[in-house]
Amino acid sequence: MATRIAINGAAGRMGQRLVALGSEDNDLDVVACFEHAGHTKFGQDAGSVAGIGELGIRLAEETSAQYDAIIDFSVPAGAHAAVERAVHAKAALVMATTGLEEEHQAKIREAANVIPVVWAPSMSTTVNLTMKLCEIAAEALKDIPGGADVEVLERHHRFKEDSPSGTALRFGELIAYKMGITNHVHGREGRPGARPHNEIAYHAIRTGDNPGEHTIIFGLLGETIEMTVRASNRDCYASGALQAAKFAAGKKPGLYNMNDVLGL
Ligand SMILES: NC(=O)c1ccc[n+]([C@@H]2O[C@H](COP(=O)([O-])OP(=O)(O)OC[C@H]3O[C@@H](n4cnc5c(N)ncnc54)[C@H](O)[C@@H]3O)[C@@H](O)[C@H]2O)c1
Ligand SMILES: O=C(O)C1=N[C@H](C(=O)O)CCC1
Repeated sequence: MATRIAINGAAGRMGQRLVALGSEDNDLDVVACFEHAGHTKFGQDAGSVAGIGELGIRLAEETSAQYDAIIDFSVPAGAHAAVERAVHAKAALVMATTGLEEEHQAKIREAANVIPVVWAPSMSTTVNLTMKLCEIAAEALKDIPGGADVEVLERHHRFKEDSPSGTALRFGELIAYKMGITNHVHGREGRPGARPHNEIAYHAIRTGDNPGEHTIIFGLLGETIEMTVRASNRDCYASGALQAAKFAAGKKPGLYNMNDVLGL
């Protein structure tokens, strides 16, 4: 039986790709497309907005349809609404929205006590694999003589509202844990002096229509490792989220990540 999914933020850049790819997946049934009532296309057919032709589902705030999972690619306020919708519907939640305040994050963790939640700043297979590779590098370099300087560069489209990316922050969190680093720095200016060892720095580039690119640098004396992972469109995230919805539907309550979904 197909997994019935609701999409929260369905008219957005990601939401439109979820509508398109979800509609062509025989193992999925898109049954609800939620949007903010103030969106210029609110009330329109979600399929038409996504450019795939009429789906027979309108962009709305409510639905009478039953769904097994709700996928959220919206904004912090929308994520809050998605958590409430998922708990009320006793549906699985796939949380992809980034830039969440601590109160929103706490609400997601609380919801995971009663519903299955897949929560990841990137649903991309290659990004999550690169995170694993960076953890291996961090473990290997944590005590290297002369030290390893870790810098995280991220590059996204001009419309992105949060900075740095949730993915960059997650890369830093994973690496810092492995290397015992406690100081996280965002950009540099003035005369900060020589770079201390106990530091990970983040640099956010916002330019054009870049769908997402991360470079993690391990800088040693005399040699450097750089790992770059880049998306050429948004479908890597959408397909990962749809896979997460299939994984989570029917699971026992708990907090899952993309390593669970991808078997990494
Ligand atoms: N985890 C991942 O793999 C991944 C990948 C891409 C983007 N993202 C994140 O997803 C989020 C959305 O990215 P985007 O580029 O699609 O943004 P977007 O601005 O194009 O889309 C967000 C949509 O959410 C809608 N929205 C706002 N409030 C809402 C509410 N209360 N209920 C329902 N919908 C509401 C907006 O109207 C808009 O259509 C961002 O936080 C981004 O960082 C995550
Ligand atoms: O387009 C965006 O916004 C993206 N945000 C994610 C993040 O903040 O980590 C990564 C994928 C693209």
